[in-house]
Order: sequence, then C-alpha cells, then structure tokens
Amino acid sequence: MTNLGPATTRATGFRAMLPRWSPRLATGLGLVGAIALFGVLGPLVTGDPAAVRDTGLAPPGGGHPLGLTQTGQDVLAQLAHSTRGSLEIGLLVGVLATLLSAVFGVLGAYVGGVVDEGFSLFSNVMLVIPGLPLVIVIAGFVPPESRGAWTIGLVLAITGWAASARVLRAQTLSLRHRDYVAAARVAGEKPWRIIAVEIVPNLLPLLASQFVFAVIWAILSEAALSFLGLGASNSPTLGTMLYFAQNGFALQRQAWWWFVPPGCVIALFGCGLSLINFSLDEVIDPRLRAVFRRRPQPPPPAKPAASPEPGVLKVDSLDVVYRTAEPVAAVRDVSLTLRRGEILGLAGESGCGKTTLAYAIARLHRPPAEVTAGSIAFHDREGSDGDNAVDILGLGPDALRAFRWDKLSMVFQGAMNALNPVTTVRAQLDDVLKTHRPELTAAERRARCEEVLRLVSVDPARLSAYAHELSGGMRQRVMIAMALLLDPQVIVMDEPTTALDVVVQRGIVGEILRLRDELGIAVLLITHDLPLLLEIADRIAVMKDGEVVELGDAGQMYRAPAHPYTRELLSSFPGLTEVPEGSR
Ligand SMILES: Nc1ncnc2c1ncn2[C@@H]1O[C@H](COP(=O)(O)OP(=O)(O)OP(=O)(O)O)[C@@H](O)[C@H]1O
Repeated sequence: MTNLGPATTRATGFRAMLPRWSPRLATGLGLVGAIALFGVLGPLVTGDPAAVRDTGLAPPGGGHPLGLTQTGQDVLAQLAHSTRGSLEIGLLVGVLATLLSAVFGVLGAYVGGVVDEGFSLFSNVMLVIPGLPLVIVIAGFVPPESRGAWTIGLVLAITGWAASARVLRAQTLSLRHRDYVAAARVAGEKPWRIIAVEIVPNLLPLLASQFVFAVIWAILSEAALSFLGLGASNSPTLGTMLYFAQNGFALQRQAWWWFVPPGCVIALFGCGLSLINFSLDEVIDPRLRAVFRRRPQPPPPAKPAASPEPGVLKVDSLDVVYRTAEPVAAVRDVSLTLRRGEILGLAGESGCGKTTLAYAIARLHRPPAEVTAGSIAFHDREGSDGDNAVDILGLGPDALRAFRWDKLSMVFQGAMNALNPVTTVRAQLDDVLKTHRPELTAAERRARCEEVLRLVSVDPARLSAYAHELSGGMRQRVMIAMALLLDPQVIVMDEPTTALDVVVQRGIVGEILRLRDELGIAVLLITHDLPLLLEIADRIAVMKDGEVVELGDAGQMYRAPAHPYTRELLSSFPGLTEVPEGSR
C-alpha cells in the first residue's frame, strides 16, 4: 500500500512551460552550449582565418591543432569564424521564420474570415513550392558580391516559415474556441491582449520547438547552398568551409582535417538542437514524459477469491497511482461490491479519484496511471458467484477486448463529445456489433441498432443522423444506447448527465432507472450530484482523497450520514434539508 498523498505541488505558470531536466536535455544543452561558446569566443583567440602561409596543406600539429588548408590557412581559426557565421545565420532564420509563421498562423487564425483565408492560402502556396530548389533559384539571382549572411538568412527565412504557420494556425483555431478565451472576449479584453495573454503563452512551447527546428534547417540549408557555391560569399560559414575543401580536392588528397571538423560541428549542433527539441515536445504533450520514462507494469497478482458475497463486480483494496514526477495516489485501498441489478452511486468532490477508479475498473487507465495493488473481479451471470469469476486486471489483450463492452461497458464523462462527428449514428453502432458479433447479418445488426435506440427513447429514424444533427440529450442517449448494444451486465457511467439541463437530465435519469428495472443491468453511477444519487441510487459510496470514506444504503445515508465528510457534502446542498424525511 502506497503512502503517497493525494494532492501534490506542481510547477505552475511559466515554470510549467520549461522542459524537465533529463539526460537528453542536458546532453542537448551541453552540445549546443559548447558549440555556441566556441563560435562566440573562438574567433577572439584563434587568430586570422584568412592569413596565408607558405607551408601549404598540412595535418594537425606544430602549433596548428587542426592543421592547415592548401593555402596554409589555419583550419581551427577558420572553424571558429565559420561556426560564428553559421550560428548567426541560424539565429537570424530562426527568429525571422518564427515571426513570419506566428504572424501568418496565429494572427490569421485569431482574426478569422477573409484575413485567415488569405493568410492560409498564402501559407499553402509557400508550402507547395519545393523549398530547396526555390532557395537555389533565389540565391542564384542575388549577385555573389551582395550575397552575405543577411541575404542568405532572409532567403532561407522566406522559404522556411510556411509549415510552422500551418501548425500554429491549427493550434490557434483550437485555442480560440476554448472557454477561457471566450470568457476574455466576453469580458471585453482587446484582441491584441487576448492574443498576447491568453493565446501566445499557450503556444510558447510550440513556438520554441519551431524556432529550434528553423535553426537546424537554416544551418543545414546554408551548408547545402554553400556547397553548391550559392552560399554567403562574403562571410565564412561551415558550408563555405566545406565548399572550399571540396574545391581544394580535400577528399581526394586525404586531407580529412579540412572537411571532417566542419562536418562534425554541423552534425553535433543538429544533434544537440534535436535533443532540445525532444524535450520541448514533452512540454507540448506532458503525457510523453511518463510514457518515455516508464514501461507499463504488469498488473499485480490477483488476490485469492474473496467471500461469496452476492455481486457482479467486486473491487478489493484497489490502489491506483499516477507515476508522474510527484506521484499522485488517486485511488487508495478502495473496496466495493456492485450487486446485480443495483445502482451504486459514487460521489465526492472534484479530484477525489472517481474517474480514475472508473477507468481502472474498465481497464481503460493508461500510463502514467498504474494499478499498484488490489483486484477487480467480475462474476458472470452464467455462473454462481465465486465461479466464473473474471480477474479483470489479469486479462490478456484479446480476452480484454472480448470482455469489455460485452460484459462491462462505459458511458464516458463528456459523452456528448464522444460521438464521431463525420460518421452517422448507424455506422458507429454498427461498428461495435461488427467487432463483437461478427456472426450477425446486416439485417440483424440493423434491427439491434433500432432496438437499442428505442430502449433509450430515441426515434430509430435518427440512425442516419450525424452527431451535430442531434440535441445534447439525444447524443447522451445514443451513447447510453451504444453502451447497451451488447447487453452488458455492468455499465459504468461517469457523469452521464453533466452539461445537460434539468429537464433532459430528468429524462435520462428516468431511462437509467427503467433500464435497470427492465434489463437487470448493474450501474456504477459517478456524479458530483449528490441529490441525484439520493434519488436514484440504491447505495452510495462517498470518496474523499482517493478513499471510500462511507458506503451504505442511500436512504440511510441521507437520514444518518456516518462520516463527517458525508455530512459536509450533504449540507452543501441546502435544498436537501427541505426534502421531507422518508420521501425517497
Ligand atoms: N494524467 C494524470 N496525471 C497525474 N495526475 C492525474 C492525472 N489524471 C488525474 N490525476 C489526478 O488524480 C486525482 C483524481 O483525479 P480524477 O480525475 O479521478 O478525479 P475525479 O474525482 O473524477 O474528478 P472530477 O469529478 O473533477 O472529474 C486528481 O488529484 C488528479 O489531479
């Protein structure tokens, strides 16, 4: 049993946007930092890279740690100056390309309408023009005498921003519909402030990652251009160094010290920036952290079968931990039994672990969530309790696929958004039947789809509707119908009526009761809504900080709550005190 606290402190605000320290990030920063330092300080101590000596081509040694070129120039001095030149171009392109992509991606998507369409069209046109050939054409038009680092940087920036702009546009389109952005708009905040305060901070990890990518791209492209003789002709870069090495037949003359060092600096710099980029990816998608760090653990060994208490689902001493940087023990030593045909309510404040428990029961938890102790047993209708027991945590992938939805199904939190927007209701219901009941004919499947829709009081004509053509309550009913398709013995419902108005909520609650009575399904009903549970649940389990603090008959709990937290929860619904005793 873990001793971890349910709540932990986390990095907030700007600190939350910084990548976590890891060997990968340390190596990346080390490589980039060392090369940047070499580029900044190297030219100050290595002397004149253009100074010609009579010695000619010479390998490392004799006061020249990296040898001499064929004209007697010091390779180390050239490398230092070239590194500085390449870094300048990388930085310039990184800044310019990120700015251009932010203007065309973020601004367009936020303003919308014609501006967005215009910006989007322009980005798409830039995207389909092949990058490097365009750079070669543009660079070829600029006369060599005015082809400095700035010109090349500008050319690379103009050709390299479009892909990033599309990614930023997609992300901004998603962000601008979030509730907090709508709230800022309703509060009368000015558009520039909404972009600067609400949208851009959320895009920072993405912008940083795109900046890093643009720098890598610029350094590699500049090297390619220089190699072709189209690079910055009046300022040294790693690319021009390679160009001169190639012109001086360094490879044929086995003068490795001339071309290997610039090649290595390019490779190591790209490698360092890529490692930093991976760490930034983890900031954009924090789920990657846990996935990179942990492999899924095998489920704990099942405990010996418990006493034959009647029940279709038995959770015994279950612990679920989120293995994040500061592990969160979201479910702690939970034991409960769901009886056949019973509605068992699970109540508790937000964050107490209800959803985590529901997901663990359906084996839908994903890393970083991990069941660290306990067992979940399902007792099949076909056998007497204790026989035919299925150890849910021990099921293999195929057995789990066959078990889930067939014996135990789920109505998810926010189910209204769980329907696929681009396929009809029929197609979605049909898919479940095709997977689990391949023996059914098309006509039988259609009949079953119509039957379950009728069960939840939705007109079967709606089978050909898309999600957007249904009301919120209808979508919720369709989700319940989907959970009923295979005639399961248990349905776990996570907040099935949240976000619905009271009238629709009433209707759905009525359906749940009726289904329980008619089909004998056991329901584990999770909700914040304690009055609702008091009304329809047979028994209620109250959770606090990951533990079940009270479990008992709903009427009894209403009349005489045993745990102080249950009393507190009940008193937070003042209307409950007005309900005459025994009215349930
Ligand atoms: N992916 C995750 N990584 C780390 N901690 C998590 C993760 N998901 C949930 N938690 C933590 O686990 C605890 C339980 O969360 P859970 O979603 O189960 O609560 P809940 O009771 O269902 O809340 P609500 O009613 O608001 O949905 C919370 O402290 C939450 O912060």
